[in-house]
Amino acid sequence: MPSRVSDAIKPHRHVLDFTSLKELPESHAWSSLDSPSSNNPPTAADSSVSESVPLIDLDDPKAQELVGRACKTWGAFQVKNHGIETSLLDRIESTGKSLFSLPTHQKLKAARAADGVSGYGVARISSFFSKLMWSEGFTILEYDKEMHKLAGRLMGLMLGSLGIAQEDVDWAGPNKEGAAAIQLNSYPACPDPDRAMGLAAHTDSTLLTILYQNNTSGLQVLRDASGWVTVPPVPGALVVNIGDLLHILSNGSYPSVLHRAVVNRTQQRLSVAYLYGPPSNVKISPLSKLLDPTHPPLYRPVTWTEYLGAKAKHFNEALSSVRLCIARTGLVN
Ligand SMILES: C=C1C[C@]23C[C@@]1(O)CC[C@H]2[C@@]12CCC[C@@](C)(C(=O)O1)[C@H]2[C@@H]3C(=O)O
Ligand SMILES: O=C(O)CCC(=O)C(=O)O
Ligand SMILES: [Fe+2]
Repeated sequence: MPSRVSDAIKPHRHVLDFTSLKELPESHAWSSLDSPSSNNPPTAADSSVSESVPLIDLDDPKAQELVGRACKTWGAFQVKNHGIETSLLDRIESTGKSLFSLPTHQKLKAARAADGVSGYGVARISSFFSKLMWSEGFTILEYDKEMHKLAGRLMGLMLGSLGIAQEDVDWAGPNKEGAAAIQLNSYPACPDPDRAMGLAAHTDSTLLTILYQNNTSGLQVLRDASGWVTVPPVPGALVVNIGDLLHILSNGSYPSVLHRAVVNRTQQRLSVAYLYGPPSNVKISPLSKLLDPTHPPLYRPVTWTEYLGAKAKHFNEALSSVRLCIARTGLVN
């Protein structure tokens, strides 16, 4: 077992053997000075908010309307009666736990290549920050039938709430192939949680993300009027986040949600994100039915792959990087 911090950090990949540390290494200690202003670490004041993201019963006849309202006002909601068996979620959780509890040298055998998408490592967004995050992750490119079905159903509700039939969007109809990645996140118990950041504030590049969190809270979403709001784990429920591609598709009506994960002193937290996007060759642009002379398109067409490139370059400015400027004389890019 490593006795010093320098032994615990694998220098080439910044991967930490978290279990061996009794105090927070400087490399992982966040302060408002070394984080971008919108990414300040959690403060005690943030958790005093009483409002919570909506919990929607997908069997409710009003589900579509409730989803539409939640997309407009929160950019996130939780769903129950979603059709995913609890046993599948339990299996994902225990597989995740076993993977993360492997010795570091074994996990590193599956290390994500510098330019790769899948594999084990620190959060991809780490390069945008001078401090490291208190988490580790596995990204798996996988098509899972059950989650794919739920993602398609949620897309149908979201499009329906915008007045658009799912069948009218070529690539989004039933039985069409969306693309997806699964991200397993582990946030080990942390000796100094107030100075550490599990996963820094970001939006997902997806259409939507379906997140399973174990019974330990840590996910927070930013709500303008209330600041950071904790999304409490609800047994059996799944969290749905609006991603940047739905923001573009809805021409900004359904804004992507800024969210982050904070850590705690006593319990490991595990989350599994199902990151759902369009087929890779499809250009996403504002839906034509939502446009008219008073509502011009705000974003240029972009594929998911192109957008991930923009995200890797501009991080949280990626959306602005594909935004069209509206000049007095018309639209210019
Ligand atoms: C499909 C993807 C979305 C993602 C980048 C990735 O290629 C695989 C990992 C995803 C993830 C999960 C944690 C947060 C996030 C910002 C990151 O760094 O990796 C997202 C990426 C994203 O949505 O941009
Ligand atoms: O762990 C969490 O609650 C958030 C994970 C997340 O935002 C992601 O994987 O994109
Ligand atoms: Fe996320």
